[in-house]
Amino acid sequence: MTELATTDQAVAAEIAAEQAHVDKVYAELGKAAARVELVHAEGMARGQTDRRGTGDPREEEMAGLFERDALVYSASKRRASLEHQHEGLVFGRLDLEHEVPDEQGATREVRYVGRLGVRDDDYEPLVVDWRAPAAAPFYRATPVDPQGVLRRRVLRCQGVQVVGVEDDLMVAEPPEDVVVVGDGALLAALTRSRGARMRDIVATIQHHQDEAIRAPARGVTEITGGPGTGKTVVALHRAAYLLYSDRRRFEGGGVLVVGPSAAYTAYIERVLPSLGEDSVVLRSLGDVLGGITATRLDPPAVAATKGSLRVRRLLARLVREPIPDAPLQLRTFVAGHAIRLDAPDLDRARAQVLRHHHRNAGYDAAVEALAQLAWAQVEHGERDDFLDRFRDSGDVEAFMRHWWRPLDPREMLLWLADEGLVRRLGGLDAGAAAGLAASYQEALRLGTWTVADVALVDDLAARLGPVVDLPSEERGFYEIEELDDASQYGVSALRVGADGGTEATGAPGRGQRVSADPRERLLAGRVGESEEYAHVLVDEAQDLSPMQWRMLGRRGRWASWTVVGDLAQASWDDLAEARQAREEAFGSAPRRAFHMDTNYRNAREIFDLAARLITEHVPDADIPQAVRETGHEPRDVTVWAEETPARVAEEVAELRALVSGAVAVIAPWSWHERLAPVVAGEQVVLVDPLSTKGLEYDATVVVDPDAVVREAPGGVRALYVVLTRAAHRMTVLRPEATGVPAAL
Ligand SMILES: Nc1ncnc2c1ncn2[C@@H]1O[C@H](COP(=O)(O)OP(=O)(O)OP(=O)(O)O)[C@@H](O)[C@H]1O
Repeated sequence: MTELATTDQAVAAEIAAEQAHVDKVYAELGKAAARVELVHAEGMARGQTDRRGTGDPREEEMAGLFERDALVYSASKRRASLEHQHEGLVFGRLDLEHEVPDEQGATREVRYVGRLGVRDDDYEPLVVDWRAPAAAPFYRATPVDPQGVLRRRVLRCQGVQVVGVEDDLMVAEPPEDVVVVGDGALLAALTRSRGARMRDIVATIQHHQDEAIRAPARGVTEITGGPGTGKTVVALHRAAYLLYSDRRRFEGGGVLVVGPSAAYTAYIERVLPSLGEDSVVLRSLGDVLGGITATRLDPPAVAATKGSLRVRRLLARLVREPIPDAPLQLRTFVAGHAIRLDAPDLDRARAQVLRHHHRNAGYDAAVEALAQLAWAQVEHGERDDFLDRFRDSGDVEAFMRHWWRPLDPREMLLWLADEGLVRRLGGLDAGAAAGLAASYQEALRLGTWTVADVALVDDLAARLGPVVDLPSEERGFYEIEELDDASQYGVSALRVGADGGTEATGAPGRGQRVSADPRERLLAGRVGESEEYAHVLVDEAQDLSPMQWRMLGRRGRWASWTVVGDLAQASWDDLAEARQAREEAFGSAPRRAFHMDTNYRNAREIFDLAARLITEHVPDADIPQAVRETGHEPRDVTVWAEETPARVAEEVAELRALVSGAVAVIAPWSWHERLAPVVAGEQVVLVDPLSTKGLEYDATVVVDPDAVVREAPGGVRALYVVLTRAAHRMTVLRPEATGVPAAL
């Protein structure tokens, strides 16, 4: 018999032994699903018994059984989704040697580790949840510090089938019955194709990653490291760990995960469900605030204006502005006296109210301020009687409905389409003011918001207070009369909504229909209130603008934080200002930092090219060690500009033949129209540089690196991001007309 055959046989025997255990686990889950119905019914009956207070001696026993089966039942429900992803429920095994024998006198123990914990009828663990303390040695044991582990084994499963095992030995001289097979699980995991979605790494979490995952919840946990070092995946496992370790606090209080783009949230969305957690809220920066969803990006200069704290001063002044189409004068008769309040009076009243009230909460105070000003004109007769009559006046109420109507923060932001107003508000230089106004003219043309707008809407929402409809019973004869005559105040677009409430100018009803009118689309639905969370996890944190930090700060006032980033990949330029806003968001909470220094994504050959580029421009960049070599250098080719689309098609075809999994063509926007027709097919995507943040592919074709540097925010750092997306193969195409960047 050949040595190989012997090895094959040995592997087959090991797989068969593991299969027997895995079968037992699934059988237990199957039994539980049937049994739980029964136990549930008994549990209900027990609840009734409890209420009668009979003190049935079997109750405690029943409770234990019920809780166990309820757990196993929820596990069995998750089984379907786990199988669907072809990821095994059981993925690890530890063979331990204890110094102290157990009750039966045994020193050896076999412990299985899985995505969730399962026990048998005797309450003996068949599988330990990967987050339980008993599973920690699976991630922490090393040959230097084996923690009682003889052998760590990773089981590779497809659904219920064990298809392979990979062992790591922790002791130099294992007992004879401890067979060792495979080349190590990590390398096997890194070599396989990536696909379009991120997978969990629960079977191969490394020691230093485990430390970050299991770090205490309190305060701020920062995870830094270069590209591909597992920051994102570690942070997601940490979220799963926190939910496990203190479910009441984190499931009840909520965990918010924020990433840069919708593509990013789609990319990571499977990781937590595959770990059995589906209560986490995933949001991109463009949809943190309910009622507004943005994917469009501003040109870099405008994004810089909108993201900077300078814009706060402008917004603070904006909320004090009169409504552009509001009446400029109140003329009426109260108690037989002619009252006339002109623009300066109205301005004074508004300023006075806003000193003490959010604008949307200031209606009553505003009536009061006007009443006082009106009384100052009269000063004759019974004061209290006059004030009462003023408050009850139909004319005043009709006036108020235009002059102090509830304001939607999105509507207010659109006022900035008026460049004159932006300049008057001050705080920006002429170029920035023009850029800001132009961006809202563009929004009104397209009917879509930009990602940077969301933080501004959130800021205005906090300043304005929630939009509260005026109570419908207050709408009466006078309002209808005044609505007929609204033109006297220059009010053109006020109207009564389908639900009877008076709506903001141009806003559609609550039906959320998609309107053909861009302005209506911008104002569709309602802006949600800021929700608070118990834990906020921020990925690609280096890219957040100060205004975005403030937006997240409002959601994490009482939260603990996990913050993930790499400064060398930043596209936000004013890092000092961002750091200040970030510190304000965290407050005085204690900090703890973890640094990741191994690149698990890129083949060394690919990462070397990217590292050369970034160290030339950012000498102190955080450069990790790539662990894997493929022997294939990235291709770096100069092509004629007009031939580029055809060359892209060829390169894609070649890469698809070489790798299985996802291929991306990463090109600046200026190329997309020309490339779209040639980039087609399953598992091939055309993406712009910014949208690749946080993502990875099996292979990439990078088009026109010079244009990436020129056009993308962050310049050379954006190119560094682009060059570190490929796991296995990469081709760089440089259209001739653009020249060659010296750094590559
Ligand atoms: N212990 C591990 N076992 C298997 N795969 C791993 C491990 N750690 C990281 N990886 C893989 O390495 C790749 C990169 O991880 P991830 O995207 O989390 O890195 P990152 O540091 O967030 O990268 P970037 O900053 O470039 O966005 C992913 O495919 C991830 O699954």
